[in-house]
Amino acid sequence: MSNVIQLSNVVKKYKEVTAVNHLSLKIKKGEIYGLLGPNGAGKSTTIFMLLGLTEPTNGEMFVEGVSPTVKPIEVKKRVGFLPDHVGVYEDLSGKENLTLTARLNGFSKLESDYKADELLEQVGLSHAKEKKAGKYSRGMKQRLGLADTLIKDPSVVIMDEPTLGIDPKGIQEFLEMIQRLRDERNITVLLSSHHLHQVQQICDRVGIFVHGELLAEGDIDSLQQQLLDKNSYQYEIETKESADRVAKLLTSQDNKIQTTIYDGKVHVTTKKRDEGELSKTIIDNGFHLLSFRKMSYGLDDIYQQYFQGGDTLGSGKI
Ligand SMILES: Nc1ncnc2c1ncn2[C@@H]1O[C@H](COP(=O)(O)OP(=O)(O)OP(=O)(O)O)[C@@H](O)[C@H]1O
Repeated sequence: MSNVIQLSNVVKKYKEVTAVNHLSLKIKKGEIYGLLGPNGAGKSTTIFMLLGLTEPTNGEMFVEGVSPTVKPIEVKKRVGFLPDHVGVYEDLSGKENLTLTARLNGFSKLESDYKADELLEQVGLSHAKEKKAGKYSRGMKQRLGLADTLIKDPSVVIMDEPTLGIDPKGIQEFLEMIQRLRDERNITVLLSSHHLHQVQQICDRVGIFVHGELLAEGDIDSLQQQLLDKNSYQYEIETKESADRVAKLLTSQDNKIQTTIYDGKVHVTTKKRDEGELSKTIIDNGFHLLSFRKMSYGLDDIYQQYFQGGDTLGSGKI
């Protein structure tokens, strides 16, 4: 698969603030890529550079082989952009909003009418197409906004926090729609968000972006592996006796072992893979082992680790 979006060593400085720091990124055709980061991480700045709205201080970037810095108009023809709050003409109906955009993009009256109906159907707004957009809910407005960006048949859609302010049901519908549109149209999607659960749900790959730097990247499994490589092996141990006593025993045997107590169980972080040795120590010291499990993690744990700089992963899934 070819890279539709490519950034090499991109730096963006605003006077003394480095908003993006040596960012390199490759996004393949048909991928949904999530740029996950807290406020101020540099997500919007990255998106604005990709749209040709601001220039990088250093480095280069391409969208379908075209540099937004050199040919911003060319890039705008291929890329649809959905901001966190879409501006719609409140006094026009959903359909009138779309036909207007289509007409402005050079489509005939007949084509505009057809396109508007087709897209309203695809984003699930056919039932409300004659209703004034001002009366739409936040979720409906975002869906209308997405239909609007699709009028020019972009090959890439960039979304900046597209679900802000939408209710949970609306978010779910919106995310499913993004996935469906990608499947149907094979578009490439770059989605920025600080909502890890949303990102986890629909993105093929996730980049964890903090202070302008990409700290880790991959699908959920490989992100998890990167963390575990760093933190070694983690186990959850439950005994009939108090977790505290087991924790004390294990750390007295090996001072490199770290333990935390969570929900009455001991979570052990160790540099070596040694299920056998650990359980033997516990049993040999007279404890009754009820369960012994290797832990694995979801994106929420990974996010906590990177964003909050936690030393241990306290709430790993098993
Ligand atoms: N025009 C600007 N002038 C000066 N500093 C800016 C400008 N735009 C952004 N910044 C700074 O660059 C950094 C990255 O901001 P950016 O808006 O890209 O982050 P973000 O991840 O999109 O966060 P948010 O979700 O809050 O928008 C921040 O420290 C911000 O204050």
